[in-house]
Amino acid sequence: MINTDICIIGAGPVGLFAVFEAGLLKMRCHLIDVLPQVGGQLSEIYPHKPIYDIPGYPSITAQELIDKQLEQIKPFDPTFTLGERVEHITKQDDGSFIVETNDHTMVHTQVIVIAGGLGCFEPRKPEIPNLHLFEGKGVDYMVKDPAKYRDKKIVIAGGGDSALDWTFHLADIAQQVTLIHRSDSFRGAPDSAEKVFKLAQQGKINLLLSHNLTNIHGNDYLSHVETTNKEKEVIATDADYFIPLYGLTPKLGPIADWGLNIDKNAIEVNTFDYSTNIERIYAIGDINTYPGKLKLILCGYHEAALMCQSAFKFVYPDQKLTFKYTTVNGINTF
Ligand SMILES: Cc1cc2nc3c(=O)[nH]c(=O)nc-3n(C[C@H](O)[C@H](O)[C@H](O)COP(=O)(O)OP(=O)(O)OC[C@H]3O[C@@H](n4cnc5c(N)ncnc54)[C@H](O)[C@@H]3O)c2cc1C
Repeated sequence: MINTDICIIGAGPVGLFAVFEAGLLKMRCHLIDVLPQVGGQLSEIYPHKPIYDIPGYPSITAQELIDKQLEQIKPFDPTFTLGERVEHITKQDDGSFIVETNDHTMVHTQVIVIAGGLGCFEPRKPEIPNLHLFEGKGVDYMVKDPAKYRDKKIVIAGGGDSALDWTFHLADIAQQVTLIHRSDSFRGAPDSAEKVFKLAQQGKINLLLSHNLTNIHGNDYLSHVETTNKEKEVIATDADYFIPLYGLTPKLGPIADWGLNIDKNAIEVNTFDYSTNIERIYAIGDINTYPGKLKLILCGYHEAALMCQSAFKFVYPDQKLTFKYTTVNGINTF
């Protein structure tokens, strides 16, 4: 069991900044994110897009901002559980909570902060008949640990940045990589597409363009992926793993069932401290709603600061909180 003062659900920019604000008040944080990396929408949807409305940065790319935030919270030594979705929370007699993920990681925490943004990003799945039979038996919807694919036969499907980037990356690790795409051009960055075409010309990957995915087969475990080409010929490609990378759709997910007041897929909070209708549970960033709410990174940062001032009383019930500037006291770590 992991023990912490604040369990933050969602490691997007707002969850990460909450670690900083909590750290200043000597509250420890554990973050959980269903994605295999931190950064929320910024790292997952638009890592290379410049952002112009962060004070102090006339322009910064989304991934650079996340990297800077990680640097900023390093002194506070936060801990992370990545690639797992928070499913359940259970209130204890003393008011604290046990937070549990789909992989049964358990976190005991005094306060829960939901910084879940648009909710869980769920993978878009291809519509083929046998897919569900091989989930966890050769079918993966995201690449959590590339080492898993060492010396294996991999089939990737998709035409966006994820499919291109992982094809490129896994080509060096796997025994064989096949990329299947229904069109003959890619949606992803031209530079990545060019790299993939080059790998195919060099015979380092197998590129099946204008191929439709029709089914997957195996006995207990996946053995091959079936496609048809323009001429309607059926082609079977050997596969230890099939990774369809068709993008992600946001869903509020399990959070919707915890008894929180929800309005149009967002959690209602009061604007005094961003607390929810359940004591010791706060919601900050894109996932909350209140009159005048703006879904901006900047606004989430402000919410994180006020939330921490309020959460302090649950972590240190016997102490009086005195407000201090970082410039006066420096950043004292634990
Ligand atoms: C294309 C685009 C451009 C944008 N440009 C700007 C801009 O220029 N300036 C600006 O201020 N804003 C911009 N935004 C908005 C900005 O990205 C959001 O306001 C910001 O990401 C909100 O941060 P967050 O931390 O609240 O949520 P998110 O970034 O959405 O992160 C939430 C995290 O919570 C995780 N999560 C959710 N539920 C669970 C669960 N049950 N278990 C585990 N993990 C969970 C998710 O996986 C996700 O990683 C843009 C948005 C988009 C889509």
